Amino acid sequence: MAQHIVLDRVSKRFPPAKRGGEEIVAVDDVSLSIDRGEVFGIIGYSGAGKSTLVRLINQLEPVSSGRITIGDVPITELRGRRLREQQTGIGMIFQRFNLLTSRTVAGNVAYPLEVVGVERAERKRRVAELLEFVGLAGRADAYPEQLSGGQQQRVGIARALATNPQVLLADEATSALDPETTVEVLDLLARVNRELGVTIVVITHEMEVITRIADRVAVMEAGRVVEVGTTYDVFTRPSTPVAKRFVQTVVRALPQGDELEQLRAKHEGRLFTISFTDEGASEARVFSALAKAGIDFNLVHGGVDDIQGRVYGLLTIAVRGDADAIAWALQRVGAGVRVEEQR
Ligand SMILES: Nc1ncnc2c1ncn2[C@@H]1O[C@H](COP(=O)(O)OP(=O)(O)OP(=O)(O)O)[C@@H](O)[C@H]1O
Repeated sequence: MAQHIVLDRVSKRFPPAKRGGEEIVAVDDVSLSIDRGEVFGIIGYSGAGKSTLVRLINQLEPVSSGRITIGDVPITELRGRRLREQQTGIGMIFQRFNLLTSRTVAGNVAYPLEVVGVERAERKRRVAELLEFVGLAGRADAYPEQLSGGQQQRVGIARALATNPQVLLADEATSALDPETTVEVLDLLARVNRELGVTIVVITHEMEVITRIADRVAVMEAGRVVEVGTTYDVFTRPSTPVAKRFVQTVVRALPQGDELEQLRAKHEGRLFTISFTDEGASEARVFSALAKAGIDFNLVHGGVDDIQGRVYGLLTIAVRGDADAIAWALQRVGAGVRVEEQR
């Protein structure tokens, strides 16, 4: 895939909060390449620099150093009218929706079109088309406060798409929504990506958002990108401590501490964790291979997760047998199977 958004050694420093204090390095020497048409996730704890990073991408904030190009346009070099023209090609949606409360749904979606001088009839046509796309055709004359959170975010998405952007930036766009509404909004974003070919950058602290829609993910810590990869790779094989902590909140973790002790007390034999990716393996194949090899086991912990529609299993079993026997039994199940004893 072709590169779409390229960050080359980008930093953003803010002056110290008080005189004589330390400068704040919100984004620290970040280089990243986001492909055209992908959904790219950025995760990290509060203060890691995620919001600042997206605000640099659309140049709501100037960079302190480094360079950002979008398509072949060096957006960090532009000023004035040329910058504003490029900014209309980048839509943005927010956690708090940021709708204009005094305008109707249609008025909100029309707003960016008015700003760029699209004439009235064309505006009407475009607004109708956008509201249809986000499933709010019947609510054109409602005011934001009359809508649910999910509906308001759909208006936000329609407004962000009004000027036909190639890029959509979503800053915690589902964080104020309940789980069910989150799924609806994520499905809409996935459609925006698939049907309109828009490159989407999502910042979130909700891992489900990433496993559901992001093709790739970057992990930020203290202004730096410490890990980047396909969502599946990062979630099944996180390499940094911070990525491991995030991943554990959604992908089944190994039993640890008290939980492990309880399992040990409750079950006879030794505990082994079998992990597998979708390279030919499945829970059923693992179980049947163990049974065929005559290994007497109990599943005591774990299960199978779905990451971007792909399977990831982490099964802890209690067995009377040894690691070699288990590894031997499982060796033909698939390339992605690993066995580890929980000591
Ligand atoms: N305009 C600003 N002036 C001074 N410091 C700022 C400014 N914007 C952000 N920062 C600081 O930069 C760092 C990164 O903040 P940022 O909001 O980008 O992080 P984040 O990962 O998006 O966190 P959150 O999810 O809480 O928004 C923080 O230390 C923050 O206080």
